[in-house]
Amino acid sequence: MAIIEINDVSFAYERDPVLEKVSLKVSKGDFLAVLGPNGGGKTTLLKLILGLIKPDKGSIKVFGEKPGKYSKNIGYVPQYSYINKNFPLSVMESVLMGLTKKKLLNFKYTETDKSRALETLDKVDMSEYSDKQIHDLSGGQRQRVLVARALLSDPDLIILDEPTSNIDPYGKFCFFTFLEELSREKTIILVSHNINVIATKINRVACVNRFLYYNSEPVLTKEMVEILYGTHDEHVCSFGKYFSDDFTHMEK
Ligand SMILES: Nc1ncnc2c1ncn2[C@@H]1O[C@H](COP(=O)(O)OP(=O)(O)OP(=O)(O)O)[C@@H](O)[C@H]1O
Repeated sequence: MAIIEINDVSFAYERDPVLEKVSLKVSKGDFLAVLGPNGGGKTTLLKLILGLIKPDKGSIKVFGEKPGKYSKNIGYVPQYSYINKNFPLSVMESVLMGLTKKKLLNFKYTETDKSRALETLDKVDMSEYSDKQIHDLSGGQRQRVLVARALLSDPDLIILDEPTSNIDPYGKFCFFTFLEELSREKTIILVSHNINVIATKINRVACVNRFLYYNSEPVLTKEMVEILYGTHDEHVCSFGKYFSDDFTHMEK
């Protein structure tokens, strides 16, 4: 079953196209890595899928409907840097915010809400931290809490935007192992400019750099490697085109 169907989509914020002729199909059970250089259009693609912006051309269906209609069925995990570390918020409160309809400040969460939140924290191995302040956690632990928040409404699709950008190598390893387990029950889109995610058990890969290149196998195509290492003609870096010879100083 197709969870996301993007057909021939183009989008520009102003005059220059950010995405052009993009087509992508994400099926139930996929664990898709979306890679690409800075400014390549990854976040823009996410915004289109979430229905926050509309394509200039082409069509997008999410769960067979217009993007946004089934947003409750999507768990979105932002980069952890978006958390205000100075704001007093416990782990439990942070997870409860995942009950999308219950975000009003004066809303009282029920005991059922709280026990569901605790169960969800348990899934990410964080239940013993429920009373701790979010700013007292390590980067990897905080990331797990954000995943718990996204999982609380039991969505079918989880979208993670650069989830490990501030996590150390061991924390990354643990987090990716956790995602591999999660991918057995959820459809996952993992957005990153770190090509190391290819080493995890993803089963599809896409590379976005204005155009979208897709591989139904979990390996980078030659075209993707050229884009990710900045040697491709279509590279949208504003400093101009790179040539592989520029990298001759790098250790072989
Ligand atoms: N709201 C906006 N208004 C105008 N231009 C924008 C806006 N948001 C993004 N852009 C531009 O669109 C292009 C793609 O941005 P986008 O954030 O989608 O890239 P990205 O692949 O997610 O990059 P990064 O890896 O750096 O997060 C960039 O050139 C960016 O400057």
